[in-house]
Amino acid sequence: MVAPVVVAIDGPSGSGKSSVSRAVAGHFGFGYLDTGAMYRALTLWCVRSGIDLADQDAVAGAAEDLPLGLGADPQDASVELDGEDVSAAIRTSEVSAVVSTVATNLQVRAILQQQQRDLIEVLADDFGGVVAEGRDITTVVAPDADVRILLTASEEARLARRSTQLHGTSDAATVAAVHDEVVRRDRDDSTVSQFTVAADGVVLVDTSDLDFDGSVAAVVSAVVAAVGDRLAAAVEGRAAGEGQ
Ligand SMILES: Nc1ncnc2c1ncn2[C@@H]1O[C@H](COP(=O)(O)OP(=O)(O)OP(=O)(O)O)[C@@H](O)[C@H]1O
Ligand SMILES: Nc1ccn([C@H]2C[C@H](O)[C@@H](COP(=O)(O)O)O2)c(=O)n1
Repeated sequence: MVAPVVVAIDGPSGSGKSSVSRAVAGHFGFGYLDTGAMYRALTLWCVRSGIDLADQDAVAGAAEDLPLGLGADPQDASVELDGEDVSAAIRTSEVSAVVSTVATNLQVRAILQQQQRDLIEVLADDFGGVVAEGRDITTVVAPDADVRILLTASEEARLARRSTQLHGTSDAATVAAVHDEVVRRDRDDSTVSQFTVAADGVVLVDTSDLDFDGSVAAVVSAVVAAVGDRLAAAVEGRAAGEGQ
C-alpha cells in the first residue's frame, strides 16, 4: 500500500492559504482541511450559546463537544454546526474580530490540534492525500508532513487582497478598515503560534509578486518537487480503494 501524501500549509492572514490550498487540493484530487474554520466555528458556537469567550474552561468544554461538520471536498468545503451550514456566518467581521480570543486559549488549542491530527489521518487515507492549512500545521499539528510550506506575502499585499475580497476595492480607506482583521489579528495569533518565519525544513513561498494562479503553480511545484514520485501511486491507491 502507498502512503498517502500530507501537505501542510501555514501563513499569515490574507496570504492566500485557504484559496490556494483548496486549488492545490483540487489539482491533486486530495482532501482539504481548513483548520481556521474550526476556530471560527467554535467562536460562533460560543457567541450563539452565550458562552463568555474569556471563560477559558467553558470555551474548552464547548470545543470538546462541538457538533461540527467539515466538508473535505475542496470544491465544496462547507462548515456545519449542528446540521446548519455556517460557511458564511463564520467569516463575518463579527467572528473575525473575536476569534483570536478563542485561538489563543491553550486548552482549546490542545483539543483542536488533536482533532486536526485525527482528521488529517482520515482524509489522507480517504483521498490518497490531504492539504491542511492554518497557522501551526507545519510546526505543531503535522511536523512530519511530507510537504511543509509557509505561504507568505507582504503586509501591503495581504491588506489589499483582504480588502478586495471583502469589499471589492483596495482604496486607502477600505484597506484601513480591514487593518484590524489582518494585522491586529496576526499580532494576537502570533503570541501562540509561529507563522511568519519558515521553520527548519519548511519551504517558503512568497506570493507578494504573484497572481493567484502563480501562487497555486508555486505550491504545486513544491509538492511535485517533494513527493512527485509518490503522486501517481497515491492517486492509484485512492482509485483502488486502498486505505478504506
Ligand atoms: N497571489 C495571490 N495568492 C493568493 N491569494 C490571492 C492572490 N491574489 C489575490 N488573492 C486573494 O486573496 C484573498 C485572501 O485569500 P485567502 O482567504 O485564501 O487568505 P488566507 O491566508 O486564508 O486568509 P485568512 O487566514 O485570514 O483566512 C482571496 O480572495 C484570494 O483569492
Ligand atoms: N491552525 C490554526 C488555524 C487558525 N488559527 C486561528 C487564527 C485566526 O485568527 C483564526 C481563524 O483562522 P483563518 O480562518 O483566518 O485562517 O484561527 C490558529 O490559531 N491556528
